[in-house]
Amino acid sequence: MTIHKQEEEKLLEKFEHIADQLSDNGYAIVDNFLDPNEVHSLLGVLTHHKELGTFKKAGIGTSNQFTVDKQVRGDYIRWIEPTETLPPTQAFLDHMDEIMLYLNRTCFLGLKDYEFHFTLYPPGTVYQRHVDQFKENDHRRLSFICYLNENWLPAHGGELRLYLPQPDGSEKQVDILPIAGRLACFRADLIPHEVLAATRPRYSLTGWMLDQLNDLTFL
Ligand SMILES: O=C(O)CCC(=O)C(=O)O
Ligand SMILES: [Fe+2]
Repeated sequence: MTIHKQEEEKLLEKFEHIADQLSDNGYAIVDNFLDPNEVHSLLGVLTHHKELGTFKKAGIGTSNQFTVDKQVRGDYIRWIEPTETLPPTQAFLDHMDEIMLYLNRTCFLGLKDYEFHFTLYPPGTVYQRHVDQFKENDHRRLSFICYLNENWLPAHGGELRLYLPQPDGSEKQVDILPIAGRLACFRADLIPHEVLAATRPRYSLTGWMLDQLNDLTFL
């Protein structure tokens, strides 16, 4: 088998894993979703945006109900403009295109577009328990978070905590460390979650697969 073919098969395995886990459990975790080189170059882009001062304090809600509350959400974000991406960001978006097509073929989710931002949580900041789908705009179907934290240890904290609804009405907690290359993906309408405080700055790419074209979501 050629190296190219082997890589394609590995990618397909990852996609299958995401589709199976999503339909069985409503969430999927994939380690080494990004390889160390991809993580490193995306971190370079993140640092570049940070140095240009284009990260903004994240708010809560859609544009017409936008509030900034440090207690609820302490992260800073930089939205990706698909028309002006640097090569590592474009490679990442190409990956997302492939996953979107795959999930539409296998899970019939009717995904049409996505939106992503670079994210930075300063040490000690959190994002309190929430669901990602907005009440007044329900086009976010799946949440995707790719972590960019090299040499992250359990002692650094910063877990993503999912609250999984159980058939008996209770909730099961799952804690996910934000280690480099890991992808966390879950149903944006169903799964409450929170980000716990970390002792180090916590970096990621965060985004959503939408069932409508992004520039139409103001409708
Ligand atoms: O960074 C994470 O682990 C989750 C982020 C999140 O919940 C969000 O941005 O809506
Ligand atoms: Fe969230």
